[in-house]
Amino acid sequence: MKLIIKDLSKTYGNGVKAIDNVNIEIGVGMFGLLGPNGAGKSSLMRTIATLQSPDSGSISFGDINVLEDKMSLRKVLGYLPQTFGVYPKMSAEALLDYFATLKGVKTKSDRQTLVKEVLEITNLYDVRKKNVAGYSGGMKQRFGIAQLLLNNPKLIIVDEPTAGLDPAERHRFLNVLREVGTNSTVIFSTHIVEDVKELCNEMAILNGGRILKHTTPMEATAELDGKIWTKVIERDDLESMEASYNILSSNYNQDNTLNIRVHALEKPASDFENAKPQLDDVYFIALKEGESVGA
Ligand SMILES: Nc1ncnc2c1ncn2[C@@H]1O[C@H](COP(=O)(O)OP(=O)(O)OP(=O)(O)O)[C@@H](O)[C@H]1O
Repeated sequence: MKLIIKDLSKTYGNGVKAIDNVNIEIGVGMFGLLGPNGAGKSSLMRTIATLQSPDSGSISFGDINVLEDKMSLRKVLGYLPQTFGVYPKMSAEALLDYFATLKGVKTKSDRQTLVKEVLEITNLYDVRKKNVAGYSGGMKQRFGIAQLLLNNPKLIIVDEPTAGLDPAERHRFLNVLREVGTNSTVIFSTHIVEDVKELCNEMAILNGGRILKHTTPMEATAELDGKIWTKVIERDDLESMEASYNILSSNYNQDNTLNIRVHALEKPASDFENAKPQLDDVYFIALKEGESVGA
């Protein structure tokens, strides 16, 4: 089932245009929505999840007209918001059983099968007897996924799930999403380029409420082949280099020099070396180009 968004816009009462004429089509698989804080990711996701209305535009998912038939979309939707509520002192197993009852799974044995299945997918089976309130951040996020899987959603929206997770928990979480994303449409927002690189077969870069680029990680890095250059400079030279070159990023070396990455169609000067393009380069170029168009 395809999600199709057409001419979608939203301006909040305070005048902030959080969604600015977004047009995009998203198919089955893992879709990464990448953008800095305030880019409009949550606004777009809440709108797709029917939690807020846009000013204009349309959204369809398969044959569901999302904005006109919210209930039909909600039946096939699993949504994990950026901040989740406080959980009662109940074990994961008991809480999932309770949610399954609310979702209309009537017999105890059906619930047991379902709850076991979602606990296994999210790697929480071994800790199913522990109180969710005492779970770590990563475990709570995985519990959020377990909960949304109860009604076998076709469209899963996960808003910045890895923010604040330590590397091991982040890794576990991404593995869970990877598994979930094989037969449904999963839209996942993040400001961490690495998340998208590890997980997504398709991605969009969003800023200022606009889609700056819609691509695949492989295609986007291949496009930059032969166009990314590096050089080691003294840190005091950064400002003057910035005036001459399109610097995408600069990283400190241990000796206090900087490694700069420059975007240029041809070798900028004889002391630059060609570098293998990375997804970070794609991201920084899109943001820079977006700024100059938006200015
Ligand atoms: N309810 C609201 N009322 C007014 N302005 C809002 C509201 N929600 C978000 N905004 C503003 O809209 C813009 C987009 O915010 P949004 O939360 O959608 O971005 P985001 O990419 O999810 O950022 P973050 O990662 O910080 O959550 C920001 O400038 C934000 O301050």
